[in-house]
Amino acid sequence: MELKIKDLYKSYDHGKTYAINDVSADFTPGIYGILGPNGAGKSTMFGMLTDNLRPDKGSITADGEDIYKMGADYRAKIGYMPQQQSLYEAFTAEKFLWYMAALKGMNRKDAREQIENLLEVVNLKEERYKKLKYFSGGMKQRILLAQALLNDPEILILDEPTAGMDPEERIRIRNFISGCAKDKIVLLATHVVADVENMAREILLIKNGKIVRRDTPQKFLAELEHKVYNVLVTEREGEEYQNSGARIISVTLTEKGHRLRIISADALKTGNVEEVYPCLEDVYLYWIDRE
Ligand SMILES: Nc1ncnc2c1ncn2[C@@H]1O[C@H](COP(=O)(O)OP(=O)(O)OP(=O)(O)O)[C@@H](O)[C@H]1O
Repeated sequence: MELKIKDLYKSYDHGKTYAINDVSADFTPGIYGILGPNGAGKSTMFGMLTDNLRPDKGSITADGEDIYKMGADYRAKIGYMPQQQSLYEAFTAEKFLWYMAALKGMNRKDAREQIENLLEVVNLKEERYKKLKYFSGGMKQRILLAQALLNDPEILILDEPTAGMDPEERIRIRNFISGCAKDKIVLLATHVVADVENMAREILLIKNGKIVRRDTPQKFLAELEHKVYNVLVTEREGEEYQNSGARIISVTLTEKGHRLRIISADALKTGNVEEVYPCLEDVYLYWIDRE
């Protein structure tokens, strides 16, 4: 499967501002992390990719065919996990999956098999008869992921899958996602860098409706090698760094003073300087602040 977005535009105010502004990208099976701040345009792009919104201009094709012309044939190939919304609160987990399977037009035999399998995969077998209104945030995310996977989609679209989860649940759901992503195009939008740190084949940085950059995590990290430092400074030295326009990624208060994490092309001289290996959070902040 090849999914291709070409010259895509979408505005909500008749062309005054574009939530998606001239975006082109293509995807083959693998996990793609789509990172961007609030309002960058991630949900709008997903709206168009799931046939819930129509672009003002541009095209989206799946194996060369226009997805809007394919209609139901295209929708049968996708699984969509939206940002957490009010679910069908009075439904039990199992009933919700049956309902979603019916909406997806699945036959009873396939639905039964998939529901059993997915309740197991997302670790909700024991909660199958529990009403969704009693689910925690993390359990709701897991059942939403399960419904997205019901039709064994070729394209899986996940909008902030770890929102509202505690750290343990985040790890669990990341593992589910990387486990079920085989042979699928997985587009995962998040502003939590750790969500995609270890599993994304490529990262797309999106801001103000545009793809700012797209590359493999390895390439992004290599570019920042020998440019990231931890510097232990006094308060006054810390101010000097701030005033010098250095790119400070974080400030931590330690017993020995302020520890700054700084990205700099030049070697640093002030304070107790230690070069460190970059992480994807550095990459994200570096690129998102820069544009
Ligand atoms: N229905 C709408 N009507 C008007 N403007 C909208 C609508 N939906 C989104 N926008 C605007 O379009 C831009 C992109 O929003 P979008 O929700 O796609 O971003 P996002 O990256 O998904 O953000 P978040 O991470 O907060 O969900 C924002 O400026 C937003 O205010």
